Amino acid sequence: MDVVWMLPLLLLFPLLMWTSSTFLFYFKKFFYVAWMMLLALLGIPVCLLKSGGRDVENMRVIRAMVRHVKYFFGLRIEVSGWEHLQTVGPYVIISNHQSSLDVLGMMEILPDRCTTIAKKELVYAGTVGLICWLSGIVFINRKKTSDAKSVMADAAKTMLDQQIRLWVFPEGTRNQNGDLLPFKKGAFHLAVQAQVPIVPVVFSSYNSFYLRKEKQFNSGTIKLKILPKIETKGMTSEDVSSLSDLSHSLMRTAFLEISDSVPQSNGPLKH
Ligand SMILES: CCCCCCCC/C=C\CCCCCCCC(=O)SCCNC(=O)CCNC(=O)[C@H](O)C(C)(C)COP(=O)(O)OP(=O)(O)OC[C@H]1O[C@@H](n2cnc3c(N)ncnc32)[C@H](O)[C@@H]1OP(=O)(O)O
Ligand SMILES: CCCCCCCC/C=C\CCCCCCCC(=O)OC[C@@H](O)COP(=O)(O)O
Repeated sequence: MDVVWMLPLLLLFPLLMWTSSTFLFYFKKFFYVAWMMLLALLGIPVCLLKSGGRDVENMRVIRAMVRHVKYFFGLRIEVSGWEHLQTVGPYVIISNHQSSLDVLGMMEILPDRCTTIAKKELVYAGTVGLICWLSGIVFINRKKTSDAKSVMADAAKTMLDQQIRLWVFPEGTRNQNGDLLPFKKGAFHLAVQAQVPIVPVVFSSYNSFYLRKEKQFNSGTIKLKILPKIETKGMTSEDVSSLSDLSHSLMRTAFLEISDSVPQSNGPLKH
């Protein structure tokens, strides 16, 4: 073929490759949301038949229905530290939060009678919002700290009365900057008020397979590391800051240890 014709083709090829991986990124994300919406639609009547309304036991339905979703995206989930979840009674799980994909890892390890704290906007997410409500998810308004605090104080009582475990994302928002954000205090006040242990859980960085800015969503491995519980018996609100600092440093160490330390899009990992 004429060299003159080769040139535009050579230029077109990377463009096509780029658009196809960008296309795949959006397609996979769209599929993820659509599939979860559909699963929730199917799960809602199951929840209603099983428990007739809002009940933490409905989390079992979500857990069972979400487990296969990882296979669509070629994601492997490797869990370590299972033994640290074998604690009797209520506790607070804290974990880092990178993306809505965290739900896949959560559902791999979610203990019985465990629900989560989420931003109130999630309740409006159609069928997903409804099944979250049915599963006892505690919704907070992050813009009104005083409201959020009183909802969480109620949650501390409910945890003890109904033997419920709560999963909180102490970063308070999604974050994929290759490190952990500073922690908000709510999770630690909650554990101290209820005098229950904290079980830290760390998700490895998704930057090896999922890059939001670069529009990359490939297959990959998520490592989930469950850390030993931290007791809070005898602690008071005075101890909350040091408890938060201790949890942050333990989790940050684990995060850097289990994440591939390839240079990240938002700057290199700080060791
Ligand atoms: C069939 C299948 C279908 C499939 C369907 C799939 C379904 C999926 C199912 C299930 C998975 C669900 C997954 C959901 C994921 C959602 C994740 C999210 O939404 S993450 C965002 C929301 N979560 C948080 O924000 C929590 C963490 N945040 C906190 O705990 C904050 O602390 C908060 C909101 C309570 C307050 O935030 P501040 O921004 O005001 O910051 P601060 O510094 O923490 O607090 C200010 C002062 O108030 C005190 N304070 C905080 N909490 C307190 C408390 N409870 N009592 C007393 N003082 C408290 C603090 O000590 C601080 O005071 P001093 O600076 O220390 O003097
Ligand atoms: C305004 C509507 C809320 C958005 C919901 C979009 C539709 C979700 C439908 C299917 C996705 C599957 C389950 C997702 C559940 C997890 C939701 C989530 O991860 O919320 C993000 C929130 O943690 C942090 O939000 P910001 O980063 O502070 O913003």
